[in-house]
Parts: sequence; C-alpha cells; structure tokens
Amino acid sequence: QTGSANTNPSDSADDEYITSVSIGTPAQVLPLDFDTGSSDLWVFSSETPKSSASGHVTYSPSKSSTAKKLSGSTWSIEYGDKSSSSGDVYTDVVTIGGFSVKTQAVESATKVSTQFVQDTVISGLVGLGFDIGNQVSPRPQKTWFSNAASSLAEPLFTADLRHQETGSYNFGFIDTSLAKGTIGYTPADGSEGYWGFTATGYSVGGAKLNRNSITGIADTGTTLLLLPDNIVDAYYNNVESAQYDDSQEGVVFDCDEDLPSFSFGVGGQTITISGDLLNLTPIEEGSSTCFGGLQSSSDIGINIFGDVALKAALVVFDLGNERLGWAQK
Ligand SMILES: Cc1c(C=O)c(-c2nnc3c4c(C[n+]5cc6c(C)n(C)c(C)c6c(Cl)n5)n(C)c(C)c4cnn23)c(C)n1C
Repeated sequence: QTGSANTNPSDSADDEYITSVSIGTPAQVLPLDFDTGSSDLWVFSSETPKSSASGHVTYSPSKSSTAKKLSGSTWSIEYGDKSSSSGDVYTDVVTIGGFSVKTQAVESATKVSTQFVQDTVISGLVGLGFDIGNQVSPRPQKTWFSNAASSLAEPLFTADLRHQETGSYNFGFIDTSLAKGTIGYTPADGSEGYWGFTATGYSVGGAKLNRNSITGIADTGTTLLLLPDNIVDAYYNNVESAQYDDSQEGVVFDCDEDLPSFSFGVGGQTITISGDLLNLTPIEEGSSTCFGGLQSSSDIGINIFGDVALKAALVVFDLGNERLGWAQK
C-alpha cells in the first residue's frame, strides 16, 4: 500500500507548506504543516479557546464516531521559533494521501501560542520525526508515519517541496521521475528525534566542493537553511549588497542582485540550491530589500536544512534503512 498527498506553499515566501489531512468519521479535513523536525500530530480543535481558534479549521472529536479519549494523557511542545501548544489526546482514524491509520493519536490543543493563533492557514502539525521525540505523557505516542510504516509497500516517505508551486509527500514509494539526479543515500541519526545527517562539504557559486563536513537535520518544518557563521559569511562575501539587518535579525541584500548558488555534498551526490531559491522574499511588501534564505545557525546549536534546501531536492526519509536520500531536482 502507498499514499500520495499534494502540498502547497502557504504564502509568497514559501514560509511553510500545507497538506490536507482527513481525521475522524465522517472525515474532517484540516490543513496541516508536515514537520520532519518534530514527532507530534496536533490540531486546533473544539477544545481550543474560541478566541484562539477564530479563523482556523478545527477538529471536533465529539462529531467523530471513531474518536476515543486517551484518558489521562496530555502533551506540551515548544518549537524552534519559541512557538508552543499543549492539550489532551484522542485516538481516531487519520488519512493522508489515501492511506489510513485507524488508531492514530490526535493531540487536541487546549492552548496555542500567538504565532499559531495568527497563522490561520494551518490548523496544526503532523510530526514526521522519530517516535522518541513525541511529547505525550505519561505514555509517548507513535507518529502517523511510524504507525503506517509496517503496512506501506516500503517503510519510507519522500518530500518534494517546490518554490511557489504544488509539491508532494509520497508514502511507501519513490517516484524517481520527480528528480533529475541520482539519489545519494547517507545514514540518518534519529537518536534526538530528528532526521540527522552529515553533508560531506559545500561550495559557493558552482565551485568545487570542499571537504568541510556539516552535521545537521533535514527539517520540512523550518523555512530557512540555517548553517554556521563561517559558511554564511563565505556565501554572502559574494553578495556585494549583503548586510546584517538587526531588525530583520538576518542578512538582507538588494532584491535585484544576482545571488550565487550554494551546493552541498551528500551520499556521493551534489545538491545545488540556485541563487533564486536563496532569495526568500522582500523584507516588506514592495520593498527592494530582500531577506536571505541562508542564515546563521550559531545561536541555535544545530544546523537545519530547512525548506530552502529541501526545495532543491527530492528527499527520501527511509526509516527501514535508517538513511536519508537526496537527489537534485
Ligand atoms: C531554531 C529555529 C527554528 C526551527 O525550526 C525556526 C523556524 N523556522 N520556521 C519555523 C516554523 C514554522 C514555519 N513558518 C515560518 C515562518 C516565518 C519565517 N515567517 C515569517 C512566517 C510568517 C512563518 C510561518 Cl507562518 N511558518 N512553523 C509553522 C513553525 C511552528 C515553526 C517553528 N520554528 N521555525 C526558527 C525561526 N528558529 C530560530
């Protein structure tokens, strides 16, 4: 068995990607953000304060004949941007891309932080990280993919995120026609709950890859490519108008400046992110100053290959073989 779901950028900056998910009987369809950097499936619900839920599609367990309260269970989570949510837990049928998990833990939000209240295009997240990262207490729950894996044709999924166009999450199979290059595989380290891996080197503007390895995570839930200062500096030294903008908390540059590409090695392949993909968006509507897709990871403590990097590749999250595959698109 397999599943295939379309995913769409939420706004002109590709800030996040939205995928429709069906929950309950009859199906309640919610727009959710698939996040390989976390391991909880949580939703705005009938239990979310009305003021916070305004403008959001919500899940009502009381309207689902297959919903069951997981009594005594609660959850609480905080994300890298300091956003947070918490609540209680139900189990219900959850269908993604035509594939159903009958008894999936659906974490219902009784509290959500301002960022989530304001982000009305999504009604929650689907964590696609490793089960060890799940935040349900007293008994951690499995992710949708972990529950699905044993019934899928192959215990893997692929992410095909695209700039300002429809992409896909495929479960149980690899559609190699989505990529131009060969898939290069490298071991994945799931010990922290993330999809950790090591890139073997990098280069700017099509130069030969160096051998400076970069250890980081493949994270569909993070917008940017977040790397160490020395790499960020090496890149922006090639961008004449680049400067650090305190108010934007990142490097900005003239929107009309041609940006060099950025490449990294992984699994014997080279993934090249085009200069266009590294110009994220004007800092304000109509501004001629643009915000960089590559920013520093120095105050985070972990390097994150977020959507800016993932958009350049077809990425295979292979749980069965504990490995990540990357192919140039
Ligand atoms: C350590 C870390 C991150 C690790 O993940 C991270 C980050 N980066 N994008 C996101 C997140 C997103 C994606 N996301 C990013 C957005 C940005 C940059 N902007 C301007 C808007 C309006 C966004 C929306 Cl709606 N959505 N979402 C939905 C959540 C819950 C995120 C949590 N953290 N996050 C940041 C900013 N930092 C410092």
